Amino acid sequence: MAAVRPVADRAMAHFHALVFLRHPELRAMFPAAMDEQRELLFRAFEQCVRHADDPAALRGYLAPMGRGHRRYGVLPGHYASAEECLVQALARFGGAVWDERAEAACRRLLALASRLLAEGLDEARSAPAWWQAEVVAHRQAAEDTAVLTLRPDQAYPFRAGQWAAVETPWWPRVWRPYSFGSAPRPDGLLTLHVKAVPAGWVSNALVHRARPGDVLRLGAAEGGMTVDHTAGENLLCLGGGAGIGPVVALVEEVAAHGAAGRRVEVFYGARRAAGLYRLAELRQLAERNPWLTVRPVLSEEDGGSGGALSGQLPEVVARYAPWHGYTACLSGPAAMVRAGAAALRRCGMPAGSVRYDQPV
Ligand SMILES: NC(=O)C1=CN([C@@H]2O[C@H](COP(=O)(O)OP(=O)(O)OC[C@H]3O[C@@H](n4cnc5c(N)ncnc54)[C@H](O)[C@@H]3O)[C@@H](O)[C@H]2O)C=CC1
Repeated sequence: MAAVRPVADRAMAHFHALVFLRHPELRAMFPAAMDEQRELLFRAFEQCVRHADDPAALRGYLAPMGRGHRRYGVLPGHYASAEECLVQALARFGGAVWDERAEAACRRLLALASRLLAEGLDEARSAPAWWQAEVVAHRQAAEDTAVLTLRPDQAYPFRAGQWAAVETPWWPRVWRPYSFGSAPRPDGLLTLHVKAVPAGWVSNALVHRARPGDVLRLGAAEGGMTVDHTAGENLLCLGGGAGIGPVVALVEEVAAHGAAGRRVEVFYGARRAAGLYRLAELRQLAERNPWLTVRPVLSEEDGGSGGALSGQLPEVVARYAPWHGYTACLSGPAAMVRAGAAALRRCGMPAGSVRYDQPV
C-alpha cells in the first residue's frame, strides 16, 4: 500500500480507464467528475488491506457497500471485471514491491472482497434500488440550513437515527448521505435537515435550489444508530450542528414508543446561539416528557441568559460523567464525533455502548 499511496490518484485513474475501455456501458453508472471516485476507491482498497485477516470486519465493511451499489445498477458479474482491472492498475503503479507473491495476495483479497460485495448486493435484492421522492415543502430553518419534506413514491421503511443516500436532478449519480430529521410519520412523509457546506454540490442544491415539485432519488435507509426498545437502556445523545437531526428523530421515537423507565439526556452543541435552531422543539418535547433532559452547549459564544453551557460538546459531556448504564449516540461533524467517542471512552464507557454512523 505504501508504494501505491503517493501515486494512488494516477493508479485509480488507470483502473477506471481500463474498466471503461473494456466495458464502456459501465461509464453511465459514474458521475461526470471522477476525482472523488478515485479517492473513495483507494480508501476502500486500503480498508480491505487493513482487514485482510479479519473476514468478519471485512464483511461488516463491504456488505453495506454492496447493498449501496444497488442504486447504481451494479450486477454481481461487474465485480470480477473490476477485480482484473484493479490488479493490472496496481501492477503498473506498484513499483519494485509488486511481485508474484504480492499479486497472488492481492488477487485472493479482491476475490474475497468481490464475494462479500456481491453478498451485500444480493441481500438488497428484494428492496427497490431507489425511491423517487418529491419535495413537498422546503423551508429555510437557519443560516444555510433548509428543512425538506419529501413524499416517497412508495412506502419507505426506516428507523429513527438512520440515514439515506440522496441524489438530486442537478448532479446525476452524485449521491450524498443525509440523516432523517424526524422519526417515521403516520403520513409517510420524510424530513431532511440539510446544511449547505462550502463547495458541497448536493447540499447547496438541496438548500438553495430545490423547490416543491422537484423529485430526488433516495437509496435504502442505512445505519445502526437506532434505539433497541427491548433493552430499555438509558440514552446519552450528542448532536452537533446539523447533526441534531437524528437525535431529534431518536427522541421522537422513544416518545412514540414509550420510554419504559429509560432516561434520555441530550447535549445539543452549536458554535453560536443562532445555530440551535431545533432547541425550542426539543424543549417542548422535554416539557411533555419528564424522562428527557436537554442541555444546549455553545462553543464560540457565551451561553449567558439563554441558559446554554459553554465549551466543546465532548468536554462538557465528560463533565457530567459517570455515564454508567447509558448507551451514547453521537451525530455531527466527523471531528466532533471522534472527539466525543474518545471522551466517553476516557469516562469509562465501553466501546460497544458508543454508537455513531459516519456515512461514507
Ligand atoms: N449521522 C451523523 O453523524 C450526521 C452528521 N452530520 C454532519 O454534521 C455536520 C454539521 O455541521 P455544522 O452544523 O456546520 O457543525 P459545526 O461545525 O457548526 O459544529 C457543530 C458542533 O460541533 C462542535 N464541534 C465542531 N468541531 C469539533 C471538534 N473538532 N471537536 C469537538 N467539537 C466540535 C461545535 O463546537 C458545535 O458544538 C456536517 O458535517 C454533517 O455532515 C449531519 C447529520 C447527521
